[in-house]
Amino acid sequence: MKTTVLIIEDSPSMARTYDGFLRRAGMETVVVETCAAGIDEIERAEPHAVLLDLHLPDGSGLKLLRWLQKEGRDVPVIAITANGSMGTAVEAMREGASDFLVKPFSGPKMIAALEQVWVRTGEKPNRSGSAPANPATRPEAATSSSAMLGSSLPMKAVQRIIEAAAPTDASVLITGESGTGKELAAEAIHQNSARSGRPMVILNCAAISPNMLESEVFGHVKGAFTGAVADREGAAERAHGGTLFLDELGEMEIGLQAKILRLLQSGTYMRVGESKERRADIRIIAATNRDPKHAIAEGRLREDLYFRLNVVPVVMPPLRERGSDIILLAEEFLRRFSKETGGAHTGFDEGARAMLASHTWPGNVRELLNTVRRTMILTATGGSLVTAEDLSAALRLDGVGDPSAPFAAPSAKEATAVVEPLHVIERRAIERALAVTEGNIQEAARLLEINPSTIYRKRTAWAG
Ligand SMILES: Nc1ncnc2c1ncn2[C@@H]1O[C@H](COP(=O)(O)OP(=O)(O)OP(=O)(O)O)[C@@H](O)[C@H]1O
Repeated sequence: MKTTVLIIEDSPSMARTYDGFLRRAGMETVVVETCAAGIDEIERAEPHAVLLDLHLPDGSGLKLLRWLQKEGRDVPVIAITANGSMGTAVEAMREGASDFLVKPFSGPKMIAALEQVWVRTGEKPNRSGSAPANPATRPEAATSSSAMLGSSLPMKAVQRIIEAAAPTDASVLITGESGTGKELAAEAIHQNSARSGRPMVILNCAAISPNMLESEVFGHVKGAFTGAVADREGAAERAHGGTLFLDELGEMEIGLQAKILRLLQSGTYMRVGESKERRADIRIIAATNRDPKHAIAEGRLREDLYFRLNVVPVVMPPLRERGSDIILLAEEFLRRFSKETGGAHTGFDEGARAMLASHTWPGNVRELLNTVRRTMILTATGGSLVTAEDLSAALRLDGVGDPSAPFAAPSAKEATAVVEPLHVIERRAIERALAVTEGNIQEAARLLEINPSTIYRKRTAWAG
């Protein structure tokens, strides 16, 4: 049986183009124009993959993705989105798409994306007359986001977005809780861009006093303010040809935000105390751990700057939503720090694994990294396998100013803080099982020892 790809695309000329790419690569195709017809064909033709345009006459392609999830069908879907609608692509990845392509794209890129999802899903459909995928066009070929570990569905989505956005010069806004890896994501974008030969200059807006921030960004001239004893270049100048990463953008004062907007729009700026206009060729990546919409509503973030930066939104998922990545990261950190602690530890025992998986990690990857490191230091002379007890001792030490506190009984306030309503625990357990099984409802239900229909029912209730 030949490989069959279902194309759901309402533009006849685009559909013909995709059809040509796939047939020349030796695949069978079925072409339909609407979501509804797509659902019929998935049931009838059982395709090996679906190419799904997200803008369809009978609604968004997201509808079809939700249907697939609801039915527990695991046919890989590659979402197709128009240039500039990266937000929709991100949403499609969250709704279960395996990958996405941004129009316009080449035939080899489309074939490479398909090959890639088949490699990931372990399916190798039989295909006659197909040219092997060109490795140079494969998504991984360009990536150095390997430093950003993770193979859970939400992290794969982030990695794909980074890979797609990196080679463009588009501004990127990275949001996510503290410690989720926003800076690491910015580095991955810079390293995968044509600007990687030039520096990425990092400015943490929260760490610099508001009255010095402008001079740090744009530089100053001698005498501009008390203490300005000589001309000084700013981050914008140092980042020329490269990337400027504005961390904690939400902390930047609103007046300075207007100047950043001008830099983005016209590539120009002025040093503090100077009226000469200077030019800088920089890409701006910004990050914030605040919700930008709230910050706008509260008047702390300029809406026009938000829209100008948010060309590519990257949302870093909290660690608690990354399923099996928690263990993967913990093991990597164990290897990383084993030299420092004399190589005494070889892994985590069963209890420690269960604990790593069930902790909610409010400090995200940073907290996990610190916990593993601290555990290794505290137990350097202990057994080779880290135990749950070792971990909990290190966790209790986390962020507690008074070293005697870890061993004190929890206060009434602390005790209620760790008790959660049952429905919250239930939802987290289901979401974690779905993350671990990469959205496979049957498998998640098996692990949870419940009926798959319970998961469907709960998810419908949450969506409503
Ligand atoms: N996916 C990952 N793989 C490996 N290491 C990671 C990953 N994500 C984060 N880290 C590590 O966790 C630590 C925190 O990451 P990072 O500083 O990028 O987070 P952040 O979101 O920018 O934090 P903050 O909001 O506090 O600035 C760093 O040491 C980073 O190297």
